[in-house]
Amino acid sequence: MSDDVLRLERIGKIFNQGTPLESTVLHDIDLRLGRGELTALIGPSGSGKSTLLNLIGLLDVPSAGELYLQGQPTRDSDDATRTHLRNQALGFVFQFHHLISAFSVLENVLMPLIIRSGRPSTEAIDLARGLLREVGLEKMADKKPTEISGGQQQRVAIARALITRPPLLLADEPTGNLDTKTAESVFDLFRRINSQFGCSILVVTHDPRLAASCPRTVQLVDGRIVSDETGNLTSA
Ligand SMILES: Nc1ncnc2c1ncn2[C@@H]1O[C@H](COP(=O)(O)OP(=O)(O)OP(=O)(O)O)[C@@H](O)[C@H]1O
Repeated sequence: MSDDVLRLERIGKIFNQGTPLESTVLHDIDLRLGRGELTALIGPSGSGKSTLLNLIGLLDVPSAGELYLQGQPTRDSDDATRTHLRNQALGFVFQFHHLISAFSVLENVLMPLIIRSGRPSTEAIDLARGLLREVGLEKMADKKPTEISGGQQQRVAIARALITRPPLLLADEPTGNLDTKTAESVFDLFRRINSQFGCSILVVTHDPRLAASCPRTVQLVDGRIVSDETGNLTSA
């Protein structure tokens, strides 16, 4: 049994199949992500990055190929199985982090556990506080999202994504609306989380500098992987 957290085999995605608007957006994608890997996914606008991330996040179904999450094939699984796998194996961080403004920072971090099992346990609250400490926001626990900066909000979203201890964290343009310095600090946080928690992270970014700071970079062009490089750490 392999130690890959994710394995894609000849994944294809066709939108509007069988209609005059049919378009093939992903072709024969083969990709493996090992446990604890930090990988940047880059490529021009329209190259298929979000489409691929949606498939990996089990938010959409491939038109061809098979996608294994934690060794489990997913293509033909039913909705309940996909939801269970998604909740158990994946964490999500998006550019727009959708924090709930009526709730405190701490409550937002706890939200995935509240949705899963209702009122959070003392252990869950301790875990959330610990994660807020990790992302440098221990003192902000009782504030509302509107009372903290954009970079801090993104850190809350990262803590929220980690509360279920997912083996794979998916991030789609998580620094897209942040200034350069804040974006770098969010990437620093990904690197630290990656080494500390050992979760695999796949992050879509348009920023080549940020991508170059990841140990592995996969590049998509026109729906195909055109390069997959490891060990490309720069001192930038
Ligand atoms: N639901 C859909 N129906 C039809 N075409 C789609 C759909 N979603 C995406 N596409 C098309 O698929 C292609 C890839 O889009 P995608 O959003 O995956 O690219 P991207 O690399 O994430 O781009 P960006 O960097 O601009 O976000 C585009 O041509 C897009 O128009």
